Amino acid sequence: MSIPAYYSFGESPRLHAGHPSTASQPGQKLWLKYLNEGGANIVFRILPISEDDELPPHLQGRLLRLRKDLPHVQSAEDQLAAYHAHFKPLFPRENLTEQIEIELGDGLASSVSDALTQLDRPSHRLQDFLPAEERTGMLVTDMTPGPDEILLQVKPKWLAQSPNAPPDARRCRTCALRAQRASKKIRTATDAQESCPFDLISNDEADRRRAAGRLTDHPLLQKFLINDAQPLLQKLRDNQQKLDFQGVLVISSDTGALDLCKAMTLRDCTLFLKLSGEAIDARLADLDLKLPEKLGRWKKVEQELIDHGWYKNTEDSEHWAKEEICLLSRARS
Ligand SMILES: O=P(O)(O)O[C@@H]1[C@@H](OP(=O)(O)O)[C@H](OP(=O)(O)O)[C@H](O)[C@H](OP(=O)(O)O)[C@H]1OP(=O)(O)O
Ligand SMILES: Nc1ncnc2c1ncn2[C@@H]1O[C@H](COP(=O)(O)OP(=O)(O)OP(=O)(O)O)[C@@H](O)[C@H]1O
Repeated sequence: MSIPAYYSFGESPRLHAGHPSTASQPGQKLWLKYLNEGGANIVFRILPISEDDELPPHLQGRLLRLRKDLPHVQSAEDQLAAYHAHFKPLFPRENLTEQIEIELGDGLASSVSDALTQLDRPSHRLQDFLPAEERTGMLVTDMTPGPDEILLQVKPKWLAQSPNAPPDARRCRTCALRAQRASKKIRTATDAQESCPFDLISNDEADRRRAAGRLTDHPLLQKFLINDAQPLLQKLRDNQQKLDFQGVLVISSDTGALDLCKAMTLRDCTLFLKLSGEAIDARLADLDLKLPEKLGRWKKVEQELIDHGWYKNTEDSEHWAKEEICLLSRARS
C-alpha cells in the first residue's frame, strides 16, 4: 500500500499530506511506501507517482525515516543534532548513511499513522505509530539493493574487549553475551551471525577470513570485509575504545555518561555493504545516540557476565559449553 504525500521546497524541504499548492510553491505528488521498521523508527521508500516521473533531486536515493511515538525514543531534532555533533565528524562522509532533516506539514504524520493500520507489519509492533503532531522527519541514504545488487547488513558490535572484563577472559564481550543468551535459549540476529568481532578486525588474515565467511557467502563481500573494510572497522574500534576506556561499571550517571552512550552507540551500529557489479558501497547506519537511562541495564549485563563466568568460559556446569567461536578462546587453547 502506498501513502500519498506532496513535496515542496520553499524555505526548506517539506512533505505535506495534502496538496500545498500556492502560485509560488507548487507541490509535487509522490508515494511513501512502507519498507521496514525497528524498535524506534519506521522507514519508507519515496516513489514518483508513475514510472515516467522523476523524484525531485533532493529526494533521489533517499528514504524517509520517521521516529515512533514511544517514551524511550528521542525527538527527530535531538536525534539529528546528536548525529551531527557526535558521529558525523568521526567517519568519512562516504562511509555514513546521511541523515538530513525534512519538515512534515500539517496532518502528514497522522495520515501516515492511519495508513499504518492497513499494512502488514510485525505483530509485536502493531501498536507503534508516529507522534500525531510530528513536524520533523529524516531523509537517509537509501541502501536498499536494486535488481542486480546485493545488500549485506552486519553489526560489527564490540570490536575491543570490555574494559571491565577479566584479564584472562576466554570470550570477548559479544561472544560472552551470546553464550549467556544461548543458555537461556535466546538467539538474536547478531548471535545468529556466530562471528567473533575480534576475528573480523584481527591482524591475522586467516582470522578475518573466518569472520567474513560467517557473515556472507559472497566472495566479493568477503574480500571487502577482509581488506577494504578494515580502515573503517579500525576507526570504529578506536572510537569505541576512546569513548569508553574505563568500562560501564566505573561510570556514574554524571561522569562520562555521554561518552559511554556514544561508545555504546558505536558498539550497536549497523554496517551496510551494497554490492553493485564489482563496486561496494560501505556505510554505517543506526547511529542514534543511546540514552543514559540504559546505564543501569548495561551495568547489570556486565556484572552478570563477570560474576557468572561468561567471560572466562567458567559458567556453571549445567550451561557450560566449550567456547568454539571467540578468537580469545582459540588464542588461549
Ligand atoms: O546488549 P547488546 O550488545 O546485545 O545489544 C542490543 C542489541 O542486541 P544484539 O546483540 O545486536 O543482538 C539489540 O538488537 P536486537 O534488538 O536484538 O536486534 C538492540 O540493538 C539493543 O539496543 P536498543 O535496546 O534497541 O537500543 C542493544 O542493546 P544495547 O546494549 O546496545 O543497549
Ligand atoms: N538507510 C537504509 N537503507 C536501507 N534500508 C534501511 C535503511 N535504514 C533502515 N533500513 C531498513 O529499515 C529497518 C529499520 O530501520 P532502523 O534500523 O533505522 O530502525 P530502528 O527502529 O532505528 O532500529 P532499532 O530497533 O535497532 O532501534 C532496518 O533494519 C533496515 O532493514
